[in-house]
Amino acid sequence: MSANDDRDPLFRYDDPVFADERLLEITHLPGPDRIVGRDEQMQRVADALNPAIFGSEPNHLFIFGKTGTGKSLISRSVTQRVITEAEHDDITVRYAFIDCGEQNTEASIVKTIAQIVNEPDASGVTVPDRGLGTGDYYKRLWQAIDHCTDVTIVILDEIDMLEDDEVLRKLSRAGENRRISDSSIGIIGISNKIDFPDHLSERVKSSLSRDELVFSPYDANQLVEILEKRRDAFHDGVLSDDVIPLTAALAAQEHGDARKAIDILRNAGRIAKKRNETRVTADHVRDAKEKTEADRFNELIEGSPQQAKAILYSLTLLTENSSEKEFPTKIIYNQYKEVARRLDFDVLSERRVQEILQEQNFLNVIQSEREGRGRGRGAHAKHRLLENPSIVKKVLLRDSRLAVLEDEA
Ligand SMILES: Nc1ncnc2c1ncn2[C@@H]1O[C@H](COP(=O)(O)OP(=O)(O)OP(=O)(O)O)[C@@H](O)[C@H]1O
Repeated sequence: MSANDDRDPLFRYDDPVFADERLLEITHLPGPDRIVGRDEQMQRVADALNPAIFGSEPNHLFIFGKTGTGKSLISRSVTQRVITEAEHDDITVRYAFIDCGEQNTEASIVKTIAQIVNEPDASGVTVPDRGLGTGDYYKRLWQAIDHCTDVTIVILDEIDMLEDDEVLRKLSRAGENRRISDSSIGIIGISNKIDFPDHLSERVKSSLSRDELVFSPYDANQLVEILEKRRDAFHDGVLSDDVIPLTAALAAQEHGDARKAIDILRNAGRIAKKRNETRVTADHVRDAKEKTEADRFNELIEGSPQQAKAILYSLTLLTENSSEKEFPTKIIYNQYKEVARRLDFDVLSERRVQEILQEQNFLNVIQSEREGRGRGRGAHAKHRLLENPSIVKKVLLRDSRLAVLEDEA
């Protein structure tokens, strides 16, 4: 009798495809031996953080680069190594990783850092989820930092999404202004907008001295190497020979994006598994690419109101039916009026449609440019979709209110 005979036959207990799927999770932090082609950047981050090993203040650092170029990975990996190294000398380094896309107000950022760093027994304070004003959260943060750490490293991912950059000034000046006395703070800001520092307020610009570092996209060979080092996520012999090169080539098409490469590989495995197949093939990879792009786009527009989806749908129709890629607000508005009527939606004003287009620009769903030069605002902007229209359409039609458009089409 096998060990599984007494298990409930309703469930599966073996996984014929994956040996360890967690290796392909985006939040998984791979060991240094699995990191490819980033030695120079790792050294630069290590140089900035080096003083922390001795309990001194690290240099602040801004990292720029397109999505999936390893900015978060290298920041977290080097910070982890700093923590381990500092422990040898009984120095306590802690780090808080904040996604400013999700938490963009000063109060929520300060609260989250305090909650991560704080140990109530050591600091004598608690950090409640709600009920305190920003000033009180700062006070508790300073207490937590002083009593629980020697150095706190704050990693602010998507730093360009910050509602107000005052938090940068306060964190970077905390020692100088004697908010904290026994401890120090280092900031790593991550962004895919290289012009982000130009948008900082003058107060922050002058107070936050920092190093800057740019991560370039990977080439297809580097992506192959990154994926090869995660091959053990699958059982031996499951991946056909062409799977990794094809995945890398597809992910390198726009820019060499390791996040996309890993997502496609994982989705290919999941698709094979769902179809009860024990080998992952090129066909699975092609289907996985489409699924990955649709999921990503879905993430971007998930919280958008249905009116915004109707506007995007209008831009998609225009893109599909024309050799042009960019359309002025006015043309999109005319198309939108027709779509809104078909959907039985109230028709918004042109001004409101323009505002929604601007918001979608901010979410990186579309790109808006003024006629002439520069990022676009106002009535004279032109807008274009940043994703393949067939994928956008598919995702938009997942919304039950918009699905009727498919039947009509
Ligand atoms: N050099 C590398 N070696 C191994 N894996 C990598 C490398 N660069 C990135 N990855 C993997 O690719 C995925 C995306 O990386 P990461 O999140 O660091 O990118 P990012 O530049 O911060 O992107 P985003 O701007 O979208 O947050 C992660 O799973 C990460 O482990």
